[in-house]
Amino acid sequence: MTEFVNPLLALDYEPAFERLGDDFSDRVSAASFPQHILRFRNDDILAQLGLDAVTDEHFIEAFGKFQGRDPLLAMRYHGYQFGTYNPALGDGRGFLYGQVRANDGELYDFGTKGSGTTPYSRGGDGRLTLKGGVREVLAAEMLHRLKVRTSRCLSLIETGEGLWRGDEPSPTRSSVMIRFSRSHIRFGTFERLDALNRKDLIAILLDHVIEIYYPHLINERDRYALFYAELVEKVADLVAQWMAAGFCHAVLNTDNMSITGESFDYGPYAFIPAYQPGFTAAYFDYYGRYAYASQPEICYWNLEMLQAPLKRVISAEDLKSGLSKFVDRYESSYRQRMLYRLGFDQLEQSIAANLVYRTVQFLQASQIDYHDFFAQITQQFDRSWSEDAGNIFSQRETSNTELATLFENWRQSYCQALNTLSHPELEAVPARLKAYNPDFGLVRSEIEAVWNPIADDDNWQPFYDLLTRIRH
Ligand SMILES: Nc1ncnc2c1ncn2[C@@H]1O[C@H](COP(=O)(O)OP(=O)(O)OP(=O)(O)O)[C@@H](O)[C@H]1O
Ligand SMILES: [Mg+2]
Repeated sequence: MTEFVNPLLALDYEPAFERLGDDFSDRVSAASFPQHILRFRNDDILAQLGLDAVTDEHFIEAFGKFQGRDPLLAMRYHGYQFGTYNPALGDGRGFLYGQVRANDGELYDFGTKGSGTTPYSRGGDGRLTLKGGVREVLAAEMLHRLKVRTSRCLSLIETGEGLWRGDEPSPTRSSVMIRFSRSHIRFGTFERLDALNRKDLIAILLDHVIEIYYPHLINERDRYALFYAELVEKVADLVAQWMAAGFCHAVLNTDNMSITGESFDYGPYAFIPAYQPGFTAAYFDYYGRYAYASQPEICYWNLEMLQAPLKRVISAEDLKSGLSKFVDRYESSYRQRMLYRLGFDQLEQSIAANLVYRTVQFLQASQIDYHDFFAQITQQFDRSWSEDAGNIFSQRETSNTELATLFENWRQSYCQALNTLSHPELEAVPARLKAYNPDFGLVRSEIEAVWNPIADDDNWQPFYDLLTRIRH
């Protein structure tokens, strides 16, 4: 057995997905790059893996030069992209690097992005732009800060190539990323097996998913149906988390939906500047299919499409009943998330519904900065707000009477809600506000403001400062 001195290579990798065999992936090799500069390492994740004393050189050896790991598996999948079925997908610029158990006892994937071509590259270069990598690092860290269930980046290494892209001034710099995620098994992994008419493989994959990610269901007679019902709930929770976070994923194709209900793949995403239901993030989303407020219905549709492969092993009735829980689950989950952002844990149902309704109504009508609204509540909150609505943002003035009315309605509701809290509950509000509300939003201008110094002067300080601000 090889003895590794690199702690990243010495981890106890478990061949869980590999054990499924050749029907699910292809062995590939990584590209060799002209340069390796570590731009980001996630020490938070090292701690979750029980690792310390990992040097930058260890990162480069493992996650830039890809020394000492085998096999590297390009995962096979299909998917619905913008509503159209595409069988020509699969890991075209990434692979499953390995799977490891973290301190919480759960199995996680190390997946790559930008690591070279595979049989699924379709003429693409298999690469990730540095800007794309920087954007994914930031999105994941911010979503994590907002308590959204998300993958995170473990490392980002600049690789010294010039890439040609239609949406970036080219040639543009290249990078390779390692993603730390619960699983890279996608809805599209099942869809591919359906297209191939392989009921046997659907059952094998489902058993695997349940064994690893839904182990509490293993001994249930109707575990397949229970898995789907639980996935529906997880996806409803996830989309509620995005909506409350003001996040627009932008490419909710079924190949970007994880069977664990975790959020991942941050390409052309954007955080909304203000509450706009029709806000779209991807310039190529001409019809607004993946607009901010369409995300719940799109996730519902994606779950519905997943019924096609699952129908081979789960009754139509069970699938229908599983999906029927989506809307109620989404609504209660969204309300709960908004309550957290407003500083509450629990409120009487009608008071909660009214407060969330008036909050959204005011945010939409005023078009004030969505993220700053919550940051301001966090910064200015005072216990006297529960005594008199007039104390809430008492400095705010507006000449627009309609807006003044909506603001007045909102603060009356907020005051009323605060009023229902016991003394200790009220004392807990500031800490909860702090926990759920970062002091700024990761809107496009913030990202460009850290990207420009990198592009112009190779100055990474603003990027590192932004990461510190996100974690604050
Ligand atoms: N530069 C590229 N070269 C080769 N294939 C690519 C490239 N960019 C995207 N693809 C492939 O196009 C499809 C859709 O890409 P998408 O951007 O959703 O995924 P991705 O970002 O590459 O990976 P992930 O979903 O793991 O984040 C995938 O099959 C992906 O592998
Ligand atoms: Mg993708």
